[in-house]
Amino acid sequence: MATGHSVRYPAADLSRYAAQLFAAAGCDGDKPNTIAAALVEADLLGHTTHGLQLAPTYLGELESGGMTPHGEPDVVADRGAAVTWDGRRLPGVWLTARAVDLAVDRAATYGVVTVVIRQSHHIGCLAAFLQRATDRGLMITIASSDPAVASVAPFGGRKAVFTPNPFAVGIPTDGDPILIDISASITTNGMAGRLRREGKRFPGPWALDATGQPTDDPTELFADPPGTLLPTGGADHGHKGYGLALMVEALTQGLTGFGRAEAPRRWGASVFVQVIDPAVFGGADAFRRETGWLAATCRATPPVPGVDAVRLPGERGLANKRRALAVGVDLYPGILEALAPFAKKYGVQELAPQSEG
Ligand SMILES: NC(=O)c1ccc[n+]([C@@H]2O[C@H](COP(=O)([O-])OP(=O)(O)OC[C@H]3O[C@@H](n4cnc5c(N)ncnc54)[C@H](O)[C@@H]3O)[C@@H](O)[C@H]2O)c1
Ligand SMILES: O=C(O)C[C@H](O)C(=O)O
Repeated sequence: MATGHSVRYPAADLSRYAAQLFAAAGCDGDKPNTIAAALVEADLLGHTTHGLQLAPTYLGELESGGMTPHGEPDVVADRGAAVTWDGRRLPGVWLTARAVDLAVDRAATYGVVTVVIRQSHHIGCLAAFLQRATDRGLMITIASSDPAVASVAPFGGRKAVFTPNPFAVGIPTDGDPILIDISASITTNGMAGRLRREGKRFPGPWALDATGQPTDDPTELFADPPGTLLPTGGADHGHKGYGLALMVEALTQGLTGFGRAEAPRRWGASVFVQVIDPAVFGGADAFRRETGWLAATCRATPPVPGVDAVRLPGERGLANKRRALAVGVDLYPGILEALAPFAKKYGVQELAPQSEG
């Protein structure tokens, strides 16, 4: 959605500022830099609900004890190609970056490496981690769900069981990677909350009210009793999103084996990361040839009326990132204002805008 404003900030300044805040909030080691870089990466890719917008909430979680600031995940099991961590409610963005890097390192040995994390905290924008693998010619899948907090009902129902249950897939090609990053629900809690705050409506009937009637009103999700977000496919074809939500649940809650009975009734995540080296299957060059053909063929498809050109997932995000790295990040309104009280409290100097116009 358009931001309608024009103050830009250098990505490096945003990262430095956010890292200072996370360090001041008690995060140790490389956590402040890693968290800040991943949040800014989300803004660079245009996923503005899951970039620095989350920083004030994460800082609040650190202050309240909902997020653990220091230490390492506990290793529950390590079989080389299959790893299970207990994240101890450490920052999910940091845990996921670590898990991806571990899987990427081990992919040379095992070909396919899977890391699952129980008791992670929220992992932000899934696309932000994909290029850590695709830049090395590796395919990657990430999925996440929350064991405790739900907003999406199974198709045909009107009581929430799932979170939006996102999954992201990074696919290297002979050019830019394909970066798929979608939820099993029609939109996210983050977007619903933003539209509600701004007094806006969904573009269509994306939710059900508590009686099960389709609605475009995001406030229904926050009513008592609450409505639900529809699965991907909406009121008519939500069986598709419902199926995807079940798949994500199995990969995250199922594989981590952390039952909902044990899960604290707090915001958090169970996470699935899998890295595949195409070299151990049909070959790295053959893989890139196939995926490159696919990307070029999709792009060359004649567009329907009203569409300029067929895009690949991630294409607009990567273009946005290149532009933002050159001219600065067009930060969504209100984010720096929400960070200012933390900066004041921690004695961190606030950020000045680079340019206006
Ligand atoms: N951490 C969490 O628990 C959580 C949960 C849900 C979502 N999220 C994040 O929220 C963000 C938004 O999620 P969403 O489900 O609303 O995604 P979305 O509906 O905004 O879809 C984004 C994806 O669709 C692609 N896309 C969009 N329009 C396209 C087009 N015309 N042609 C081809 N591809 C197109 C984008 O490249 C991207 O891959 C994501 O970054 C996601 O990771 C996080
Ligand atoms: O809200 C959540 O915990 C999940 C996700 O970030 C979302 O915006 O739906």
